[in-house]
Amino acid sequence: MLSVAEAFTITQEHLLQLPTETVHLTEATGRVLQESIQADRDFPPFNRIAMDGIGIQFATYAAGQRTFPVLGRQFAGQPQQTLADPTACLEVMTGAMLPAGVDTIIRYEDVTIADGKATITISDVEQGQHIHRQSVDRKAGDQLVAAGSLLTPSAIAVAASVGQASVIVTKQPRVALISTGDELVDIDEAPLPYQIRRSNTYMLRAALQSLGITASLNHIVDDEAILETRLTELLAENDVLILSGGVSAGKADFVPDVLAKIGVQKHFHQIAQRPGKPIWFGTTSTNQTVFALPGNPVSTVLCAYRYVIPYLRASIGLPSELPRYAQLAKAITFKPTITYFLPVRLISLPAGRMVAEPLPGSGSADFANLLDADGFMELPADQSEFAQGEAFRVWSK
Ligand SMILES: Nc1nc2c(c(=O)[nH]1)N[C@H]1C(S)=C(S)[C@@H](COP(=O)(O)OP(=O)(O)OC[C@H]3O[C@@H](n4cnc5c(N)ncnc54)[C@H](O)[C@@H]3O)O[C@H]1N2
Ligand code: MOO
Ligand SMILES: [Mg+2]
Repeated sequence: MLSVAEAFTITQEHLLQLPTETVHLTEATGRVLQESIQADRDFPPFNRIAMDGIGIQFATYAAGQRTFPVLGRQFAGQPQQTLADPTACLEVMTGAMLPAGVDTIIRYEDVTIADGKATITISDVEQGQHIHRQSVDRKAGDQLVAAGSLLTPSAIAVAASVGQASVIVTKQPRVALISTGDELVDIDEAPLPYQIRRSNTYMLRAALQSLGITASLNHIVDDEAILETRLTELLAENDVLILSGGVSAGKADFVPDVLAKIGVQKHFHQIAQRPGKPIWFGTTSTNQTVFALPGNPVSTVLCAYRYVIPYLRASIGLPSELPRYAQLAKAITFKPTITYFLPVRLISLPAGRMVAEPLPGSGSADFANLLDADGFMELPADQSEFAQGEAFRVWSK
């Protein structure tokens, strides 16, 4: 059976090829930029006052003068003024242009102003202080944000400042979430004694929201013909189908056969892991992807964290998340030679260590157990005794 690493590699070898689209900057947060953003002007575009106070000519101060008649005020948003008399000063405001004839700013806190005169009360004035010089940050024409960058709030600020009202970004994939199973009713329905409410597709929808992807919610009963019709329809309208349930050995587990029948090429079915062993993955000749996840809710969560979300992140062009490791807070034994994804609660110790408290729960249907967990620790297949203090990778959303 395929190992976790092999299966992961196969998924990453079949990423979506997504087109680009133009979106307004207010809708672009968290998207991946597909053009380069240049500085249209210098940063800052003029010598900019950095502190509210007075502006003087340093030579006058250096010659010993400490009291300066105030000739006027230079506000932000006004054209540049001129200090006509080098022995006088102008009051200047943060964000204003540096007046001609001024080369040094003294903060209001460091002067007293009375009878139209400002007297400097500090002794360590430096020439050029509190001036944010034109172009020191970036020059006109410089690349500010490279194609392929994530549009963080800071990148949005830079794009706004150069007048980029809209940006070209990777188009989000169209994703359909599909629960399968006759036992499932929707969340606003009262289940009969042999039914349960569906939760997996709601979990998946919530998890995908963190990538800015809004996925549709769908349900299909355990009927081969209906499954075939509905999956064909959903495939025509989506880039990715994520199914839950119907992939194991039961007599109503029709999903793998139906997917093959409608032309989805299988890349794997089953991974040597617990939970989530019966996961199925395939693609179409028209660059669509199908993840069919095992129905047990803990399996669905694990498969989402370990395969589906990294797949979608990479397809959108987001950098993969930095690996996180933690040390087992207590020893664990797991005999089968498959990877065990152990639910854990993470505790960050003052010494800078991250420890993982095992929360095995009562199996892959015990999804209430995940309320207390921060993620899954990946315990390798070739080991069966895991000592307290041993470090392993942890997967979470
Ligand atoms: N003979 C075998 N039986 C099973 C095997 C096996 O290898 N041999 N594998 C087990 C494992 S591991 C898992 S995981 C499950 C996978 O089952 P399916 O993917 O076929 O899913 P279903 O049979 O449809 O349902 C399983 C379980 O999950 C509940 N479920 C399904 N969908 C939802 C949903 N949207 N929300 C909440 N709960 C859901 C469903 O009611 C079942 O209880 O198979 C084992 N069996
Ligand atoms: O894949 Mo199953 O999750 O072990 O119940
Ligand atoms: Mg089943």
